[in-house]
Amino acid sequence: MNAIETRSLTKQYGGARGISDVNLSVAEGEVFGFIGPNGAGKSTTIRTLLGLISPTSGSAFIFGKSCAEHPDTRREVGYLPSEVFYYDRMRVGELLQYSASFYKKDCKQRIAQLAEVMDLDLKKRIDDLSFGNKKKVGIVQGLLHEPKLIILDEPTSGLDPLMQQRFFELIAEENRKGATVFFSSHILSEVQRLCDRVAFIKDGKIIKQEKVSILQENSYKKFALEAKAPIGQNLQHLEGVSGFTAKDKVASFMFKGNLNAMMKEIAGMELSNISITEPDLEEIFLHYYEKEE
Ligand SMILES: Nc1ncnc2c1ncn2[C@@H]1O[C@H](COP(=O)(O)OP(=O)(O)OP(=O)(O)O)[C@@H](O)[C@H]1O
Repeated sequence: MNAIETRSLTKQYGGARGISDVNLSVAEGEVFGFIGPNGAGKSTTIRTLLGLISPTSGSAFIFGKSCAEHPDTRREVGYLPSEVFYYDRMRVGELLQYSASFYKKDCKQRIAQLAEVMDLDLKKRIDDLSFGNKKKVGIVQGLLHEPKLIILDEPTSGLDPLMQQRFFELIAEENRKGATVFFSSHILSEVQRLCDRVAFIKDGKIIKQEKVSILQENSYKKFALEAKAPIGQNLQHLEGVSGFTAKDKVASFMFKGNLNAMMKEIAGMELSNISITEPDLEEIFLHYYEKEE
């Protein structure tokens, strides 16, 4: 059974596009990245999964149950929204106990553990907390009931690098214990670090789904050349070359295709330097987006 499945999921806000025909399936135990620029439709997809909004058409399932028909499935889900709002007068501990009461489970020990890992003072009033500390409250709130599915919407904004690291370790540990993770972000490096698979969304549509390892291995290599004489445009016309830029004796481009053909071409040049590197997800992502423009 998949932890998440959407079939032709579509949401229109009045006449305006939210998401269109989104098909996703996330296996139990997977860490799945959901990547797209602002306004692409990430939050809309998540809010539909949580049953917070109804789709215009199509359907969404969590652990095989329809999100629209079984709102109680929410109990299996830990959700960290991109922005958190609280009743400011409450103390952190009180708020978290109040959240825990929703799950009819004793979460005291778990709250204490999570607060320690995230370095969060349970005695403080919410309105005395910084943005980053409020975010930590959201993290503890999302994880306190040991959910089987963790849905994260831009989870690290506002956290300093040390806290981001702790947060990633926490999520990786939950995943090792069996939780499925759905991780929405526009920061590619963090998705690359944590996720098994990734879906790219643009203008409300999924444009690509791929294993992170395959994206990195089977995809484009990044070439940077420095020659002893000015580099012409010949390489640009080879099959598989994209993003070619050449200025005097220096050239760079992305390449996907027959590496031997490329090396033969380069062998004819008098080089002073060469580097062939794996592009990071950011570059791969930009490439997909360029192609779709
Ligand atoms: N309540 C709403 N009413 C009208 N349009 C909306 C509403 N919520 C979202 N939209 C529109 O739906 C589209 C998708 O927005 P959504 O918030 O899902 O994107 P996102 O990928 O989460 O972006 P961000 O990273 O900025 O949060 C956008 O064009 C947005 O303007």
